[in-house]
Formats: sequence, C-alpha cells, structure tokens
Amino acid sequence: MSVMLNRILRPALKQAQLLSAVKNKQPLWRHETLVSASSACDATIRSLEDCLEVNYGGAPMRFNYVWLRDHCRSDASYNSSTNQRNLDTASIDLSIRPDNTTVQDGHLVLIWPGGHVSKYSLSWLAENSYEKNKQSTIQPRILWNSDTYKKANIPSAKWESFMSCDDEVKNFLQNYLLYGIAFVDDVPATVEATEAVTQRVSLIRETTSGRMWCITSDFSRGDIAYCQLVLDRHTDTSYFQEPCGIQVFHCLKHEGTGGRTLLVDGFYAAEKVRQQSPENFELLAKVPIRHEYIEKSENHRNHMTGIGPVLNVYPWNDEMYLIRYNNYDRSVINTVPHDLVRRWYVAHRELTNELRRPENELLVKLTPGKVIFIDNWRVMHGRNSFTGLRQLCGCYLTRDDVLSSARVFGLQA
Ligand SMILES: C[N+](C)(C)CCCC[C@H](N)C(=O)O
Ligand SMILES: O=C(O)CCC(=O)C(=O)O
Ligand SMILES: [Fe+2]
Repeated sequence: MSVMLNRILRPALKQAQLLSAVKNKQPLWRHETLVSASSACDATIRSLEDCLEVNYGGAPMRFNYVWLRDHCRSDASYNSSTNQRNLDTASIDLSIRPDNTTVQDGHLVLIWPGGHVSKYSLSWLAENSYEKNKQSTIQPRILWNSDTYKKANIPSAKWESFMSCDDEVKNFLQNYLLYGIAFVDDVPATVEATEAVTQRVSLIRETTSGRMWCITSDFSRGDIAYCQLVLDRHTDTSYFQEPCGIQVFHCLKHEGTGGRTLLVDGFYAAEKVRQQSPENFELLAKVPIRHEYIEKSENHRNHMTGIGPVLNVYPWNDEMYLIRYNNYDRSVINTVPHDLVRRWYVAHRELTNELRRPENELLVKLTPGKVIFIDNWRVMHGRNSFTGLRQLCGCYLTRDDVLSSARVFGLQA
C-alpha cells in the first residue's frame, strides 16, 4: 500500500529502487539526484527530484517546482499593484524544472525552460515556506480563566475617543484579538449609538434575528433567548454553515434582578482537553455535528442547519479557530456509527466539564453604556435568569471584516 502511494507521489523513481529502499528501510529521498548545488554567503540550494531545498538560517525548506513557477512575482506572472496572479496556473507543465538555479544578492533566481526568469527574495521564501508556517500561529491569543482575565486589567475603550481616534480602535482590536472579548464604555444607551460603535470596527451581519436587534423577554421569537430563564454557555448561530464571527451586546435597560452575563474562554477549556486527552480532542475536531434553528410562527418561518465539528482546527499547524458549542441548538447526531457516538459523548462531557469549571467563568453585569464585543468563534456566553424588564440590544458582525480592520492597523490576525 505504501509502495503504491509512493509510486504515485514519485513517478520518476524506478519501481526496483523503490522496493529495495522500502526493504532496506532507507529514506526514499536518498535516491533522488542532487542535480546541482550552489551556495551564497547566506543560503545553500540543492535541486532535488521534484523540489528545491533551500538552507537559509533555520531548518531546510523545500519548494516544489510547480509551486515556484506558480509563485513567480515577475510582472508577467503577477500584478503587484493589485496583488493578483496573472499567470494561468493550468499552463504550467506539472513536471517543470528550472534549467538554471542561482542565488544573487539575497535572491533565488531561476531560469525556466523557454527562458522565463523568476526571482524570489530569500526572506520572502522563508516567510512563506511550509516549514515556517507549520510552526507559526495565524492569530496570537492569550487564553484566560476568570482570574487571569481580571488580573490582566484590560482597559475598556471610551465612547468619545473610540468614535474619533483610530488608535483607540486599534488598541481595542488588539485586546479583542488576544482575549476574544473587549468593551467600549460610556456609549449612549440607544440602538443608534450601539450601531455606530460597531461600525467603527466592521460591517453588521444581518441575520434572521435582524440587523440591529433589541430583545425583551416577550417570547416574540421561537427561541429561549427571548425569555427570563437562565441560558447556559453557548455560541450563537452554530446552525449557520459559517457561524457569526462577533456578537455585540448592549443592555439598554434593566429594572429587576439577575441577568448577569456569563463568559467562558472556549479555547482555554478545549486546550485543557487537548492536554489531558488528545483522543477526545481529536474526536471533537473530527465528528461532524449538525445544529439547527427551526422557527414556525405567524411572522417568522426559518429552518437553518449548519454542519461541522465542535472544535475546528487548522490542519497544518493544529491551531484552533472555531468552536460550535450550543447544546440547545444541537440537532440529531446521525453522521457517525454507534461506537463513535459513545466516544463522542465522553469527549463532549470532558469539554463540558472544563467549560463549567467555576474558575473559568467570568461574570459581568452589562449596564447601560457598556458595549461588549464577543468573539463568537471562541468565547461562549450565557446569562443568569432575571426578573423585571430587561432590554438587550446588539448585532452580529462579519468576522472577515473585523479581521481585515485589524490587519489594516498592522495587527496580526
Ligand atoms: C437575540 N439574539 C439575536 C442574539 C440571539 C437569537 C438566536 C439565539 C439562538 N439560540 C442562537 O444561539 O443562535
Ligand atoms: O440575554 C442575554 O444576556 C443573552 C442571550 C443570548 O444568549 C443571546 O441573545 O444570544
Ligand atoms: Fe446567545
């Protein structure tokens, strides 16, 4: 089986060579020919069968030849003013190899059959190598429990400066990216001001809940959010194929008791599971789970479903990027056989236990003026039961646009 696979991946290797390599347990790459070797003051290059090995400081990096041709940054191949590829990738010969390989002034220079020249700075190659990227995080984060979040003493942004000063928004976004929650204080207690504050950061994502929504416990919609009962920790819109990126809450009025907001860093809890039982983490990251929103009332008819694992992880570096966790909206499990179902419940229980540890629960009373932004892909929210009139307004924001704003400010996101 592995021989078959290798044959497909390395067609140039002779079957006999391959078999003897497998038999002698030699690494297969030994059989690849060292076509040329050139060195510069800071880099060594080796041409292998289907890739170029570049030694430049850290671990050796390997660049496939088609990849190199595809990533040529010459004017003919790439439009650097729009940052878009001109080259038709389908026109590249899949067995292409450069005729000439040199390093000049910190650049790798390749001459391809037909004479096209490609030049890549070594630092660009290092930055964009798989070897580098499998070790880096897309988004640096500080995972927290109640204590560590409080000790970090993160300042809230202030309405006045938030609305007028980009640096205030930048600092706010930095906190938001690191912790998955961030606050703006002194916001006028109106839907309009709440809308204005969110538009400093992103676009509003209109959903079936509305654009800006304002809820009281009036049972106006077919969902338990619209009552006075306790709501356990959860992420919203888990029934969307792409759950909403950001949840914004502003409590405009509360004449009564209770109704504190519960926040839990889902990544903190999930990392605990990863450390304690990697097999449970993997199940939560693999088993597809459906969530559902079914509403049948006079004014609203909806049937949404979203399918995906509870934990979503980038496959090349194992970084977590999205949690779907909503026990209210979780639908029928019918995507895996019974033995996996049993193991999935064990894994889900372990995650739930971590999410429910009292030391992980941050409780905040949202008061008029305090707007909270919650990373709905990471931080769970819930609330205590409450009495009296409570008016909560807010909206969802599109994640892509929040991250884009952050990157435009020069933040890593
Ligand atoms: C009020 N607000 C619009 C925020 C929520 C309504 C949707 C609640 C749903 N159970 C969910 O978790 O997505
Ligand atoms: O009432 C609250 O504080 C939050 C309710 C909730 O979970 C939601 O609206 O998404
Ligand atoms: Fe919610």
